[in-house]
Amino acid sequence: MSLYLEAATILTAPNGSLKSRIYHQPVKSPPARLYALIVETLKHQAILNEVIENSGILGIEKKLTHPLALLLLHDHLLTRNGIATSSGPLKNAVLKHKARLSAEFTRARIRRGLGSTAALKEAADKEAAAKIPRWVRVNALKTTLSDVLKAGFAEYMEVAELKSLLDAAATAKNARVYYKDPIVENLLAFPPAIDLIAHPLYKSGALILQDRSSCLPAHLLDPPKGARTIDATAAPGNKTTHIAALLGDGNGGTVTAFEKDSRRAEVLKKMVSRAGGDAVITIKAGEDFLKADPKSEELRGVTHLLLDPSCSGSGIVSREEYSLIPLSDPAEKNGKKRKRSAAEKVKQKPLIVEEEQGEQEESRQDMEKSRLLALAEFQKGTILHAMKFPKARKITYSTCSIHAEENEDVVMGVLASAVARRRGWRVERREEGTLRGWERRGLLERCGGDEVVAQACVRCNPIEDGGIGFFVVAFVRDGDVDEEAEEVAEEGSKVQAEDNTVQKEAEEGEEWKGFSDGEVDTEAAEEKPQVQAESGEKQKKKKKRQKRK
Ligand SMILES: C[S@@+](CC[C@H](N)C(=O)[O-])C[C@H]1O[C@@H](n2cnc3c(N)ncnc32)[C@H](O)[C@@H]1O
Repeated sequence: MSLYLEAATILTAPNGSLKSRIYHQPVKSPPARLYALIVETLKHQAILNEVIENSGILGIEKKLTHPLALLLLHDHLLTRNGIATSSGPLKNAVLKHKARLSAEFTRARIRRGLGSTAALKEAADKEAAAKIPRWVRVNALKTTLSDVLKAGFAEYMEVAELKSLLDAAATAKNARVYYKDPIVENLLAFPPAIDLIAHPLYKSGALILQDRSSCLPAHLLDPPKGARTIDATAAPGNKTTHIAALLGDGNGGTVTAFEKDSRRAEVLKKMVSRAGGDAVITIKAGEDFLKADPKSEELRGVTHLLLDPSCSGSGIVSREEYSLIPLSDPAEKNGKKRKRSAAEKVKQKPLIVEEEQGEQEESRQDMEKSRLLALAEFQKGTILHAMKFPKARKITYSTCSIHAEENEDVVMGVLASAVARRRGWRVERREEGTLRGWERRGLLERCGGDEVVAQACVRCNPIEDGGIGFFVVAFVRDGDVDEEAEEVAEEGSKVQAEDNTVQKEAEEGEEWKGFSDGEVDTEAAEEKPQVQAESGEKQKKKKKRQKRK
């Protein structure tokens, strides 16, 4: 596959950051070449889209798709060496229209008031630098916001709007300005180009480089001082140390941080130590949260859980990445709308059109779909497990995914589950939570039209909302769990499951009425029923249950 075909496939892949799409899967072209080609093309896509639309090249050259045309035109119009193959049908499809393309490109450049291609590149670089601010969380375990501003940024000026910060950065890359986030406490934004890695405050753990959206889960969890909390999927530990900072040191609050991957747990340990969180955070390195016993002596007192499980990462964008912007209708834009054949309309779609690639695309999409569903199952399982903690009052669930399958669909699945309904878990309503001022909310159509659920879900769009794409929601529970009743109920379900196996027909359709809402503990019932004589203990419990009835 040529460099351009491979780049076009990567460009249209729906999931993960560009880096992960290139570096974490086998590619034929040199990865660094692919990365540079895609990043540079996307940086210039606005002007390239104008050239594509105004020249009408997609309507004439059937081999070209929107992403392919972007990539080829980038190299043809903006690089010294031009398209990087000696010949071939794709290159010819562009070179045939050399004069027209060049004229449209010059017109588009002049419309922008830019005298040369060099000036155009400089302007695009400035714009790129100004897209995503550098978010910095001041670590309350080590310092205070006012001390950080005094010690590290005395000559910086506060701006009232995030837009003002980005505007200042677009004018002067290293503008000395900062913005205080109005929602998340201790969160600052600096110009995108600021380099804080060597800053003494970063080295000492006083500053943590953390995207704004990544700060939303701990902020929404809002644990009271002294709370016992769990971070179920913790590494590298941004949210773990954020919870610890909210709890404060010396108030009796704790964070138990699970990290299944031992290698990642090492990173977590370093991060926790540097942030000064050792006294508050207990790390369960290499331990699976799903196997943690909610009723164990150590964990039964946990009231708040933060769940940020593995996801597709489809919301992740890095500072130098952009998404592909679809073309507007070229004919309409020019005011010379003409009738296109059905075949031509298909060709206009910004997807790979060559037959073989079309098939590859389909099977890749199928794989993506099943990967998403498998992830969603795992994510839902994590929440259901968290809901089993007897004293749990609040759970936040978050992903850095923009896919509804991993977000609203998971929330709806959880709310419909037996454990959520039996224990009275519901979403925390928008007006109850600490993120009520955040405007972007869940997708109503994926919440079954339920306004309360959609409004409870918080979404961040990549770049547009100042950082990566993100999703977060909180589940809360009002009442206490009657553990004794629940134990009896669980036991009842198991007994029922056993009875079902032995006397399947006789008991078919019978419901366990041990819960006030008539819910069956399907999870307990799903545990493999053992067909064996009831133990003396079980018989005792069964009698106890019958007496209660
Ligand atoms: C999205 S990352 C968490 C990022 C982290 N919350 C932060 O803000 O720095 C998910 C992490 O969960 C871990 N993980 C996945 N399944 C797990 C499980 N069953 N138990 C514990 N950790 C798990 C993964 O190894 C990964 O490190």
